[in-house]
Amino acid sequence: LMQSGLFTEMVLLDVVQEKAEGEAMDIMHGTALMNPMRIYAGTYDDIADAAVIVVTAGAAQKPGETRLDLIHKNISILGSIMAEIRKRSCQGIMLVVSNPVDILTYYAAKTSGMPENRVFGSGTVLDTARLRTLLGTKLDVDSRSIHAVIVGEHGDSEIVCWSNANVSGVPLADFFALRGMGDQDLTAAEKEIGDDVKNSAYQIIQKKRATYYGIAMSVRRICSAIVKDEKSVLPVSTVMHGAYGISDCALSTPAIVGRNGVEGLVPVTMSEKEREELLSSAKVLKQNMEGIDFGC
Ligand SMILES: NC(=O)C1=CN([C@@H]2O[C@H](COP(=O)(O)OP(=O)(O)OC[C@H]3O[C@@H](n4cnc5c(N)ncnc54)[C@H](O)[C@@H]3O)[C@@H](O)[C@H]2O)C=CC1
Ligand SMILES: CC(=O)C(=O)O
Repeated sequence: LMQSGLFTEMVLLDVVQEKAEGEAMDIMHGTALMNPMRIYAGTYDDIADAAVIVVTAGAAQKPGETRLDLIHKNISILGSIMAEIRKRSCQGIMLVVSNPVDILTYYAAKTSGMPENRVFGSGTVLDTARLRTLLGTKLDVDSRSIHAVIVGEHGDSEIVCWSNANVSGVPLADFFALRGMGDQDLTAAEKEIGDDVKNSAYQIIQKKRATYYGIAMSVRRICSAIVKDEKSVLPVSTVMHGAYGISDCALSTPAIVGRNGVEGLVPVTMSEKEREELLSSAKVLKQNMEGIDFGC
C-alpha cells in the first residue's frame, strides 16, 4: 500500500505492539525512495477516521491446515477487534483478509456496527488473479487480457466459471485453437489449472510458510477501486441476500466496488453445473458457521 501512492497516512495495529512498531519503521524507511506518506504504529482511536481498514490479524495456516481450520481461533480474535471498532463510528470501508475470509467477513458485517455495503472480504480476487496468471502463461498471452472469474468460498470449494472465460471476448476454446490446441487440451487445462489455483496457497505455505505478495497486490487492487471510486467489477466476498439462491452467508461473486464499498452484484453467466457447485460452496460455509454467535 505504501508503494501504491493511494494513501497519505497508514497506521498499523497489532496485538504485539512492538511488531507494529518494527513494521512501521521498516516500511516508512522506503517512503524516501517511493511515496511520501506518514506510517506509524497506533491505536484503535487512530483508525476511526480511516478511509479503509484492512483486517489481517489472526492465525495463519500451518502446512497441511485448511483455511476453515482457523475458524474458531480467528472468530475469537475478530470478536475482540469488532468490539473496538463498534465503540468508534468508523466512516470508512472495512476490508477483511484474515481467513477463513468468507466466514470472518460475515462475522464482521454482522458485528462491526458498520453498514453492510462497507464491510466486505478480499474473497476470490487473489484466486482469480492466480487463475488469470496461469491461463495467460498457458496461452502465451497477457494475463490482463484474460477474463475469467472464480466464485464461491476463498478455499477448497471455490468454483472456476469456465463457461464464460474468454480472452478479450474470444471464447477460450477458440483461443486454444488459435494456439494450436484442441478441446482435449482445453479440458485437461481446466482440470490442471483449476487444481493448481486451489492448491496455490497450500504449496506456497509448504515452501515458505506464508503467502503475502499475491494477497498484498490483491488488497492494493481493491483499495484502488475504493479510493479512486473506480466502480471496478471484482469478486469480493459479500453478504448474500438471495442472489444465485444464496443467503445468510458471505462468499464471492462479481461485485461493483467503489467509494461506497460494494455498490451491487453483477450477475455472472454460469453453467448449470457451476451454479450447483456455487450452492454447494455456500453449504460448506454455512455448515462451518454452525454454532458461531453472529449476534443476529
Ligand atoms: N484472504 C487471503 O487471500 C489471505 C489471507 N491470509 C490470512 O491473513 C491472516 C494473517 O496471515 P499472516 O499475515 O501470514 O499471519 P502473521 O502471523 O504473520 O500475522 C498475523 C498478525 O496478527 C496479529 N494478531 C493476532 N491477534 C491480534 C489481535 N487481536 N489484534 C491485532 N493483531 C492481532 C499477530 O500478532 C500477528 O502479527 C491469516 O488468517 C491468513 O490465513 C493470508 C494470505 C492471503
Ligand atoms: C493464505 C491464503 O488464503 C491464500 O494465499 O490464498
